[in-house]
Amino acid sequence: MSGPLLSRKTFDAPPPAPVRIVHLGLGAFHRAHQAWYTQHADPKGEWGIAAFTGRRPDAALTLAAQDGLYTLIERADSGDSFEVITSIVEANDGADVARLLELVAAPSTALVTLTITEAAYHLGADGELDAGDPAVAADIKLLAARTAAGGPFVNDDEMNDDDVNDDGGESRRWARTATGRLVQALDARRRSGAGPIAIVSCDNLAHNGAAARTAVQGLAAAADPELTAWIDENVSFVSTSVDRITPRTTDAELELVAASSGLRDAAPVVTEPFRNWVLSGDFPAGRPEWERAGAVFVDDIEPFENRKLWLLNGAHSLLAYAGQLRGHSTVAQALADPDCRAWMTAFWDEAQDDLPVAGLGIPDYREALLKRFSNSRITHYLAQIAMDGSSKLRMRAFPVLKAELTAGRSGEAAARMIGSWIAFLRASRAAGTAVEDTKTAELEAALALPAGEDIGGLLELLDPTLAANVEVRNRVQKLAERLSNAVPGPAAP
Ligand SMILES: NC(=O)c1ccc[n+]([C@@H]2O[C@H](COP(=O)([O-])OP(=O)(O)OC[C@H]3O[C@@H](n4cnc5c(N)ncnc54)[C@H](O)[C@@H]3O)[C@@H](O)[C@H]2O)c1
Ligand SMILES: O=P(O)(O)OC[C@@H](O)[C@@H](O)[C@H](O)[C@H](O)CO
Repeated sequence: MSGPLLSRKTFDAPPPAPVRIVHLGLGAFHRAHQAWYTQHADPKGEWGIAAFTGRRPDAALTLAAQDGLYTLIERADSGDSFEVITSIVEANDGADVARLLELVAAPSTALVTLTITEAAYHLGADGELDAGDPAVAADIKLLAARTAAGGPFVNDDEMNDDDVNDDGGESRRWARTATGRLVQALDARRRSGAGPIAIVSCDNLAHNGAAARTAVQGLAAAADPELTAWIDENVSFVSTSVDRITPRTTDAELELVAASSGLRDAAPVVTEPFRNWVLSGDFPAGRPEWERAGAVFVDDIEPFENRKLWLLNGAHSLLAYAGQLRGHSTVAQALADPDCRAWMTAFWDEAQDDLPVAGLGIPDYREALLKRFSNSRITHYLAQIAMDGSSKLRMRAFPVLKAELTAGRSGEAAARMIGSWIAFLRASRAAGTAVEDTKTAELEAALALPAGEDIGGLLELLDPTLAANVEVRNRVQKLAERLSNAVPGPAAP
C-alpha cells in the first residue's frame, strides 16, 4: 500500500464534532452500525463519538493515527461502495480509564453505547451477575476495598495520575471488566453533578438494556449503596435490537481501499448494505436524531429482539456448528448445503410459531435473510460466529426450545442447534483444537466427563432447568451423536 494516510487533513473532513457519545468496544460492528447512523443523523456535526477498545489497544492506536476516520465498505452482491466515516472523533485504549471517567463525568456527554460482546456482561444462567467469575470477583473486591477505605474510589489526584493500570496487585485502582470501568465512570458522573445519562447496549443479548442494568448494578452494589441509588434515579438503560452483518476485516480490504481512494487506510470495515436499529427507552440528556438515518423507536421491543436473535442469530449459530462439522467455513457455503439449509428452515418454522404473528412481517424477514446469508461476496466465517457459544445459545436456542416445550411440542430443531454445539465441542476436543469461549475451562471440565454425562454438564452451564429434563437431554444426545462423525472445518484467519 502506498499514498498518504487517511486523516481529517488528507480527506478534507469537517472539523471533529464535540464528544457527546462515549462508546465501549471499538470493534468492527460499532463502526459499521452506530457510527454510521450517527454520521447520517447529524448534518450539523453536533454528536462526536469517543470510543474505547475493550481488551487490546490495537484498534485505538490504528484509528487514532487516522484521526478516527476509516472507510466503510458496503458490500452488495452487485459490487462495493465506499464511504469515509468521520463521526468517531476520539479513539482510546480501553485501559485509559482516566479518560473514560473524564468524558463520562462531563455534562456534555449524553450517552454511553456498548458493543462489548455478550460474554462481557458476565451474567450467569440465572440472568444475574456471575460473581464467581474471576474477573468479576476481582472487580467486586477492588470496588469494595475502595469503599471500605472510606473515600471515593477515584479521587482528583488519581484522575491525574498516569499510573492507570494494571499491575495485577493490590495497588490496582481501575476495574478490569468493561462494566466495572463503567461503574467507576458513573460514579465520577455522580460526583461531578453532571446529571442523568443513558446507557445504550448494542450487543446481541435478549433484553440488553436490562442485562446492562443487572451487570452495572451488580458491581455498583459492591462499591457503594449510594451509587446504586443514584444509578436507579439517573441512568436510563435503553434496549436495542441491532442488525448489520459485519464480519472481520481482512488484508484484501486494505488493498481495495487504497486502490479506490489513493489514501492508505489501516482500519476499513466491510459490511452488508442492510441495516436495522430498533430502540426503546429514555434519553434524559438528549440523543442524535437517529430516526433521520432510519432507526425506529418503539415502546415494546421484545418481539423485534426475538425476531432478530432467533431467526438471524439462531440460524447463524446453527450454521456455525453444523456447518463447520460438515466441512464448511462460511455462512454462504453452509447455506448452500441442503442439510444445513433444511435444519435452518426447521428452526425458523419452530421459532416463528413462538413469535407474535402481527406486525413483524416474518415471511418477508425470512425471505430477506435468505438473500443476506447467500451474499457470497461477504465472507462471514463460521468460526467467528461460533465463538462464545456458552453465552450465545442462551439467547438463540434455549428460549425457542422452552417455548416449544411449553406449547407441548418437542423443540427438535432448537435441540438440534444445541446438539450441533455439543458435537462441535466434542469434535474440537478430539482434534485438539482450542474452542474460543470465555467459559473454556468449564466447558473442558464438562467435556471430560464420561460420554453421555458430558451432555448434562454442558446443559447445566447454559440452563440448569433444561439440564434436569431427561427427555431434553436424551434428545440433544441423539442429535449430537448424529452430527458427531465430522471434524471441525478450517478456522477463520
Ligand atoms: N459483527 C456483527 O455483525 C454484529 C452485529 C450485531 C451486533 N453485534 C454485537 O457487537 C459485538 C461486537 O462485535 P464486533 O463485530 O464489533 O466484534 P469485534 O471483535 O470487532 O469487536 C469486539 C469489541 O469488543 C471488545 N471486547 C471483546 N471482549 C470483551 C470483553 N470481555 N470485555 C470488554 N470488551 C470486550 C473488543 O476489545 C472489541 O473492542 C458482538 O459481540 C455483538 O454482541 C455484532
Ligand atoms: O456478533 P456475535 O458474535 O454476537 O454473533 C455473530 C453473528 O450472529 C452476528 O454478528 C450477526 O452477524 C449480526 O448480529 C447481524 O446483525
